[in-house]
Amino acid sequence: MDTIKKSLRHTPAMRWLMLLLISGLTFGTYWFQDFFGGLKTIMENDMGFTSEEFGRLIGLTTIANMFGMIIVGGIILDKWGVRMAGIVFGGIATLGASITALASAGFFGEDHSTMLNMMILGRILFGSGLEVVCVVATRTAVKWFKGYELALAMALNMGLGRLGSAMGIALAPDIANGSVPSAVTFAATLIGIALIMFLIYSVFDIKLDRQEKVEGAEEDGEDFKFSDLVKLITNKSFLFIALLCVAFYSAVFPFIQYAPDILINKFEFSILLPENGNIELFGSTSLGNASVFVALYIFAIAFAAIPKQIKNINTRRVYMAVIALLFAGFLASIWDVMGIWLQNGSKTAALIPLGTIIFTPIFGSYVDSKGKAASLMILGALLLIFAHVSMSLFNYDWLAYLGLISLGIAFSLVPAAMWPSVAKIVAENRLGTAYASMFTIQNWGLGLFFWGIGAMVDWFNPKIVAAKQAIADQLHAFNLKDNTITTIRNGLQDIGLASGQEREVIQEMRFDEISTQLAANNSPEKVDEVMNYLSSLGEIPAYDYTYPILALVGLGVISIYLAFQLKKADAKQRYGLELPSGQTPDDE
Ligand SMILES: NCCCC[C@H](N)C(=O)NCC(=O)O
Repeated sequence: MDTIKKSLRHTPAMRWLMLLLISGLTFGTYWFQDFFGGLKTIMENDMGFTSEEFGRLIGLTTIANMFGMIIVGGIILDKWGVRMAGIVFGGIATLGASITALASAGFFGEDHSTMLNMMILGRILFGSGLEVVCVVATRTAVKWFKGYELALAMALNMGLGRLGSAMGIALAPDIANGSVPSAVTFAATLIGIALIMFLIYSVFDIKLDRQEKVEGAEEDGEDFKFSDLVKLITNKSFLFIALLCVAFYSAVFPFIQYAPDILINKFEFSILLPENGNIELFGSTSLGNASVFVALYIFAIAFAAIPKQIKNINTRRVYMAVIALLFAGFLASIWDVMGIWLQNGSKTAALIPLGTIIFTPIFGSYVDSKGKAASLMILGALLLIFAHVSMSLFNYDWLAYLGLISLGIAFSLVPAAMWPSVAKIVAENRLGTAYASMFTIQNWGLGLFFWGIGAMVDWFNPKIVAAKQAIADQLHAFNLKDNTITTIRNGLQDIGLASGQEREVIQEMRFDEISTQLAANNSPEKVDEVMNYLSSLGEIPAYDYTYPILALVGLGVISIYLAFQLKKADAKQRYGLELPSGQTPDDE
């Protein structure tokens, strides 16, 4: 007993400190993965990106993982342990993020193709580290928390990842303030800070390894084996759940990346927040807006993950009542601002990953106690179809909100049912191989749809793409800082009078009205500001997203088919996916 007390991980404060140090990588990499979603419009206006180029940048992030990086990372993780794997893959992600940031600032050259290609190179490197780093964080949590609050630690770590996604999407436009490199540099710095936190963690990890050797404890880990892979893919239930993972996540992650742009173009949500939509903290609106997300994360964890730790029912009730009161007070204090946020593209889109922080642990508990995992995956696929149909075929704001809520629930439901089901289908010593192969094929789907949606937007909107580019090019040629509103007005009129595709789209511009309003708007100095202003007047036409989102409906239909097949296969193979945790069909 004395020996156990001496090990670092047996001290609660130490465990939570370690979780904080390692979760930085989850938070930072999820932020960097998703924050470009909030910048798409600025990237088009300021850097001349097309939607296809935006999609290529995001899609190619997955390429190393498509070709086995997760498997290689898993083998390295098994051989070198969490410390070395975290430093190496965290280092690769940091290097990649830094190259992307430098490229966006024109460090490697200011012409469009150099910037784009170097940003892509950076993202490929970043993507090479991304998935392995997430596995490292999970494994490290297991190392410190096994026998203690492991489920809570995992929920907090995963929740911090989702918080990173949400904050990245929501705050990137505030941080960029019309200049993409600022937001990219900020996101890259976050991963750099996370890597430093992981280096600090490594010192404690060395100490723990020394102490645990004394105790004779061993790190658990399942090596990747190709022989296991062959056995897995001949198992029908595994095959269906792996394909469901590809189809489902390909309909969710890429959608989230484009969600701000969809809300802006299709439902006329705002690109930037008006002044009264910001929350100020210590004189900074970015800090103030960020604090709302941190507070929502804390409430989500307080509602969904902490109550399970309170054994006494009365204490739990009092705890829930106090949290509910505090939450009501918090909501009341930000009510007006929330109304404005729910009309803003990136702030609203960010609520999808944020919502999962509260719903995933709740659905997880349901699956544990009641089972029905296969049926819940069918329900999740149905909600996915409803979400995408409501946002592709219809144009009502209220339906879009309902669609977003359905998507948030599906995005909580399916992971909560899917990942524990894999553990029922696959023997424990093959779980590492199972997750690595599932994430590998998942990256094929993600790469295809990240890129494909952008390509489809350009494909279905050729005139709008041409018109937007003509206006942005003209505004860039003006050098706005030294220019007068009259020059802008004349320039815009020139485009309006031009022949070609763009003329058909922008010939209706109300030039005099625009110039008067721009002048009243303190003569904006940035192309992005003028473009946003023209968009808000309805002068710049919006992309039609109907077909790109309909492609995601197709993925929903495939998901529902696979979920039914999974349920059928499970009934034959008797893994007990419909039963509560710990029960098998033989117990009945
Ligand atoms: N945006 C981070 C990429 C990690 C994704 C990972 N392959 C995954 O699917 N995790 C499960 C989840 O529900 O996020």
